[in-house]
Amino acid sequence: MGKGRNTAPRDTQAVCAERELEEKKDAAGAREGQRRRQSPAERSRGGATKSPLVDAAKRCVARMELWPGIWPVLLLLFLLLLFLLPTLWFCSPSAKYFFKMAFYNGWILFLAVLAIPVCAVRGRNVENMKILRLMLLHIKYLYGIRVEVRGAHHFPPSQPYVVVSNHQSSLDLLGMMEVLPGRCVPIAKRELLWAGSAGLACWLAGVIFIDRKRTGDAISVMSEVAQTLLTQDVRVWVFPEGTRNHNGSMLPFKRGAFHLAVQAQSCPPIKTSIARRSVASLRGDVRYGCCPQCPQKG
Ligand SMILES: CCCCCCCCCCCCCCCC(=O)SCCNC(=O)CCNC(=O)[C@H](O)C(C)(C)COP(=O)(O)OP(=O)(O)OC[C@H]1O[C@@H](n2cnc3c(N)ncnc32)[C@H](O)[C@@H]1OP(=O)(O)O
Ligand SMILES: CCCCCCCC/C=C\CCCCCCCC(=O)OC[C@@H](O)COP(=O)(O)O
Repeated sequence: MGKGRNTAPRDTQAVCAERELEEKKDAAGAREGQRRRQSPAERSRGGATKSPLVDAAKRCVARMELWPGIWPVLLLLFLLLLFLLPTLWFCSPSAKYFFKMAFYNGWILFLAVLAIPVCAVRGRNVENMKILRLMLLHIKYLYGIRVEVRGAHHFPPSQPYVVVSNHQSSLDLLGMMEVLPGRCVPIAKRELLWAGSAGLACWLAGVIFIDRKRTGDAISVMSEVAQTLLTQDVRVWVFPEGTRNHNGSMLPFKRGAFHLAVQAQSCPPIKTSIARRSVASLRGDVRYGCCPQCPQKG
């Protein structure tokens, strides 16, 4: 056999070689045709894909391959953060406060996302405040805040009244949730309505929004609230200082809460105070003192 191949005439060998060459050319042509029909991402992976999502992911990866330098930079940034955050946490009290507040707000926004569908079943309803209250109660454990409530029995279970309390920080919300009587809604600044999911959750829970810059509008909203207090089994929580005051003292009271109490033939029954250090470092004790309701009518 071997001998036969070696002794084959020259022209037969040339024909065979020519055929082989042609076959190779055809195969290469076919492969090139198939390659041209494929997308660039498919080409880079060397295979056809079934879903546009996979194609998009592949394109994305292909783009990243164009910037090979980005990975070390990202890794460096990540390591820097990993070092910087704990350093700031342990060395700078104000950074620690900032992180805690950021988490507090972020966590509330997240909880609100969970609360919204549950509250939406009832629509806008003061009963939804119970749901928000339940969902917020655990936050004090996250921050190691001990809440001590005294005199909560002074809250009548079912009559209209206005609760007034001092306001040092947005953390007052935690204390409020501890003592909030049934069917009681806070009066809040209108801006809170636009605080994403938290605003929507507040709206669903019947929080009353007032525009502090428009006294006339705020007064008319509060007059409506007074009518509601007279006709329905609800109560209202007002921060009479009208804004937060971090320095431990009290600001002069705005008059709305007291007009409201007079219009609804009720009187403010509660005084609350929050230990100052709990505001400064986001830990410590929160003490609520609930005072008896004023006996006389307006
Ligand atoms: C699981 C997911 C959770 C998600 C998340 C949940 C969070 C669920 C809890 C949210 C909790 C939020 C908590 C927010 C806490 C705040 O947003 S605090 C800020 C909002 N609150 C307030 O502003 C307090 C109420 N403000 C007032 O009452 C103010 O009096 C007003 C009505 C805004 C007006 O303020 P002002 O114009 O600056 O000043 P003021 O001197 O009080 O009044 C001006 C005049 O109007 C008269 N007036 C005032 N009110 C009345 C009235 N009702 N009738 C007749 N005359 C009146 C006054 O007598 C005064 O007249 P004069 O006596 O001088 O003649
Ligand atoms: C898509 C939009 C995203 C918006 C993100 C907004 C970030 C807000 C984040 C979380 C909201 C947490 C709700 C906490 C409620 C506490 C209410 C509070 O304490 O408000 C302060 C108000 O009493 C007095 O305000 P000022 O002292 O006058 O100022």
